[in-house]
This record gives sequence, structure tokens and C-alpha cells, in this order.
Amino acid sequence: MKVSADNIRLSYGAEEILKSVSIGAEDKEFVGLIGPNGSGKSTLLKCIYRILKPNDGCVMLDGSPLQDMSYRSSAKKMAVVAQHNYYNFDFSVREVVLMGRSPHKKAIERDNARDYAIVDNALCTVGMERFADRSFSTLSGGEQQRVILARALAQQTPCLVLDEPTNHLDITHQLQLLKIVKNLNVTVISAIHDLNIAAMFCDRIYVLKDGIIAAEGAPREVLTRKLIKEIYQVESEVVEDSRGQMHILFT
Ligand SMILES: Nc1ncnc2c1ncn2[C@@H]1O[C@H](COP(=O)(O)OP(=O)(O)OP(=O)(O)O)[C@@H](O)[C@H]1O
Repeated sequence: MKVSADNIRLSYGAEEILKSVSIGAEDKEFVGLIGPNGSGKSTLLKCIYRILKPNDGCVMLDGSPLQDMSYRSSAKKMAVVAQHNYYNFDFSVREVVLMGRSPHKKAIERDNARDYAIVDNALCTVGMERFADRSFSTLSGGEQQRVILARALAQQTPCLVLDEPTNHLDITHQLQLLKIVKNLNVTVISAIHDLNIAAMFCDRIYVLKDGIIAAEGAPREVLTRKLIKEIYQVESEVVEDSRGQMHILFT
């Protein structure tokens, strides 16, 4: 599925956070969004996944304006792994993942054997099957993050939007989560802080700074010593290992 956010403007009060920002992802493309703290990455993603309504501009899914779609219909196309996931009630892990099935159900339709099989499968994929009956609120941050990914997997959408999905994860689970996402072969738009992780997984990267897109392109084109200095004010060296994988060393 093709996704685009065109000329998005968004202000919080008098402060304009997104100043006519445009990004896009082609079908099955893995697109990364990087930029310093406070540059507007989450705000842009929230406009894409309908938590915020932009003051101007339009989000399109496969050429159709998002604003014209029902929430159920857009939830069948796009699943989200946001940064913070709090529930007011004490849901079990299985119940949280079952929520991913709700866009596929009619108003009072009950969960059936297929839904439970999809949920079990999603929990196995993220290695959380033995936590199925645990209370979600008792999980560690990293465990919760993996359950939220399982919920997104259970939603079975052609597009995933991820807001710093590896935030709470150790290196094993960071790589595991992004490999799972990459192997899904769906369209992905993800905010990522770790530039080496972005270099490893993204087909294309957008750099957001001060509410505008400062650069865009393949990791190799974007993650240069010069740009890293301009965007983050740090010195670095960009090297390539024997397998052709690029690495950014901060000096
Ligand atoms: N509800 C809000 N009201 C006012 N200002 C807000 C609100 N939400 C975010 N902001 C401000 O908007 C700016 C962009 O925030 P945003 O969370 O989009 O940045 P980010 O690039 O995702 O940052 P980080 O890398 O720290 O997660 C920040 O200066 C933030 O303080």
C-alpha cells in the first residue's frame, strides 16, 4: 500500500511544529523518519495515524484521502505501534492483542477461533506466547512494546506506522522486532533514533528538523558525516564493513 502525507502543517497553539511537510512510502517500502528530539517526528506520525488533524495538508492511502475514510476502514489498512501505551483497565496480554482484531469485526460480533489463532500466532512471532494470560500492566517496558507489536500484527494491515518501536528494547529485541517488521513485506513508516538501526533497515530515510524535511534519500545518501553534523551537531565517521553494511561511529 502506498502512503503519502502531503504538505502537512500543524501547530500547537501559536507554535507551528510542522511547516508544510511531505513524506511518502511506496508499496512495501520501509521508510525511516529521523531527527533531533522535538523536531516533530511523533507529531507527523500522529497526523498519519489520525490522532491529530493537520491544520493543512492531506494524508493519502493508495491515492484516497484518509479524512474520507471511516476509522474502521483506515484501521484495516494501517496499524500503529506508538511510543506510550497505557490502559485504564487491567487487560490481559491476550486481550490487548485481540484488540487488533476489532477493525475486522462487526459491532457485537464475538471473537472466534480464527481470531484466537491469529492472536496466538502474533504472540509467538514476538516471543511473548508464555505471557498471554499475564496482566499487560505488569509487563516490563520492552515486553509491553513487543505485545503492542503483536497487536499490530494481529490487525493484519498492509501498512505499519511505528513511533520509535525499539525504545525500551535490548539490542537482541531491537534487531528481532525490526527483522519481524521487515520480513512482513508491508509498507512501513517508522520514527527511529538510532542511526545505525535506521541504516540497517530503511530503504529510504527522511530527516526532520525544525518542522521541515531537511534531507531525504537512501541511508547511504542521507547518513553522511556532513549531514549528521548539521542535524545533530556531533562529529562522526561513516564506515562500511566487509559485508557492505554501513556503520556510523561517533567520534
Ligand atoms: N500536545 C502538545 N502541546 C504543545 N506542544 C507539544 C504537544 N505535543 C508535542 N509538542 C511539542 O511539539 C514539538 C515536537 O514534538 P514531537 O513529540 O513531535 O517531537 P519528536 O521529534 O517526536 O521528539 P522525540 O524525538 O523527543 O520523541 C516539541 O517541541 C514538543 O514539545
